Amino acid sequence: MAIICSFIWRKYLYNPNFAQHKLLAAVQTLKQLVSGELKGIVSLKISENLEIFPVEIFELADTLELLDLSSNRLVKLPADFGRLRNLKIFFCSDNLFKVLPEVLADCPFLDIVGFKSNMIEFIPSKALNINLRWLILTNNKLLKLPAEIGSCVKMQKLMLAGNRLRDLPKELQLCEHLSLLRISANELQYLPEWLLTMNRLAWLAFSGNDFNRNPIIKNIPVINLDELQFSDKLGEGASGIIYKASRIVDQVNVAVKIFKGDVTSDGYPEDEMNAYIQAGGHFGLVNLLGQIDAPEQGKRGLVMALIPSSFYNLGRPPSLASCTRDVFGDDILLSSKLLYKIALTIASVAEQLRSRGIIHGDLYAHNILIDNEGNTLFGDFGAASLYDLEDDAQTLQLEKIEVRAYGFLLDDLLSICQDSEDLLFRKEIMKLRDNCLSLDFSDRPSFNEIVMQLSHITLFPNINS
Ligand SMILES: Nc1ncnc2c1ncn2[C@@H]1O[C@H](COP(=O)(O)OP(=O)(O)OP(=O)(O)O)[C@@H](O)[C@H]1O
Repeated sequence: MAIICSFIWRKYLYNPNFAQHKLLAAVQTLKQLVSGELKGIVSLKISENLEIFPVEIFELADTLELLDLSSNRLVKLPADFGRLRNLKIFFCSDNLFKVLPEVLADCPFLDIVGFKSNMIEFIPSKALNINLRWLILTNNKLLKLPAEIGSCVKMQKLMLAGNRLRDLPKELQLCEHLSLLRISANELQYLPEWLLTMNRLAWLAFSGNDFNRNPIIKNIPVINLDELQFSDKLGEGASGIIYKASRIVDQVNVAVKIFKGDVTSDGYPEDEMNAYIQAGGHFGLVNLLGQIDAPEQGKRGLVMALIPSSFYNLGRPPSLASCTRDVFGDDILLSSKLLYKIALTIASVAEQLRSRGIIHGDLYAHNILIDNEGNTLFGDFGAASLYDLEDDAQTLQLEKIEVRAYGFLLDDLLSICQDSEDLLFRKEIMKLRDNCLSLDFSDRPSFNEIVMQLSHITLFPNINS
């Protein structure tokens, strides 16, 4: 059993084609742990309302690399936690911690730590393991981020949405590999200028702070719940549940997203609604038909066109190994023509968002749906933030940050496009990718320039055919 688990875990950790949720699906029991039957295991997940850290876990120290103690009632870790010397990943979400444990720094290989939805008010500077590359502290009560965050120079992904931060320490700039930052749903007074000059940042969410709290935008039709006939559940995201429904007046089938109301790892649902409404119509966006505003029933939502079943996700969310980069199954292969259509559509949507003062914040292949013709829909406004277009300097920097995310998308598209024809086209796209990813902001084109450059590529005969 232990050998099988060990094999499965390694397969998931090191094969970027496997998303993390598959890895985390296996749950073991305290009984199994205490009986010794888990000896040699690499990954352990126990969720049984534990109030005390089970000391038997130390017997797994020779092999244990992933420990998930989420959804328990823990308030502290043992002082000798560092005995888990092979631990790389520790999840402890939905517990009762008030302080981020200092002992996290004692595990020499620990680089992914998640304490989502605890009650953490304080991070002792010693708790920040300098190896961290992915830290999740979403939905806590943090008032302050210690200056020592700057020692975490390997940090790539920092999730701080849903706290009470009023400012950010300027030492965060020292985390020069920071690529993805979530600071939505806090109490920030302003967006620091230095943050927007961090040249590896590509995915940034900052909606719902004191400096940019926005009421719900109401310039689309309000549709009452009794105007719709609900049928199947179509899916569920972090922020809401999507149902299929039929408009009673004309029997047109639509999709309705009913928001759950809680803060997500990307921010508040109302900011997602606002960004989607503000985005307006575009052939690369799912058409928004109206909003549900039924506070007396505790329901807020959006009514959208129903996405045809011929569409599928272009990519899958990052794995534990890939951290900030999407992963792709072996089943997805693009022709140059499809690559071109996707790249142009997304650049065109991103340009429209920019012109309306929106940074999407999550420009990823896993948020893009395509069909076999290359028709492309860009979705998920969960991490989107609105900004003030009158602030020219900020507008420019925010666009350049999103352009870097677009550069990674081009890189992904190239990796799944093995067309050996159209080498000239491929070279052009590679050049565009490199400019979008440049660490020198001034090399990065604007989305408008990207659209123009791509439009010129249509001169190549094979692409237009
Ligand atoms: N307009 C639509 N038509 C048909 N199905 C939809 C529509 N919108 C969403 N869905 C379905 O609902 C699922 C959840 O969508 P949603 O946009 O809430 O979340 P997500 O972007 O997939 O996830 P998350 O927000 O957690 O990143 C989708 O994966 C899709 O299957």
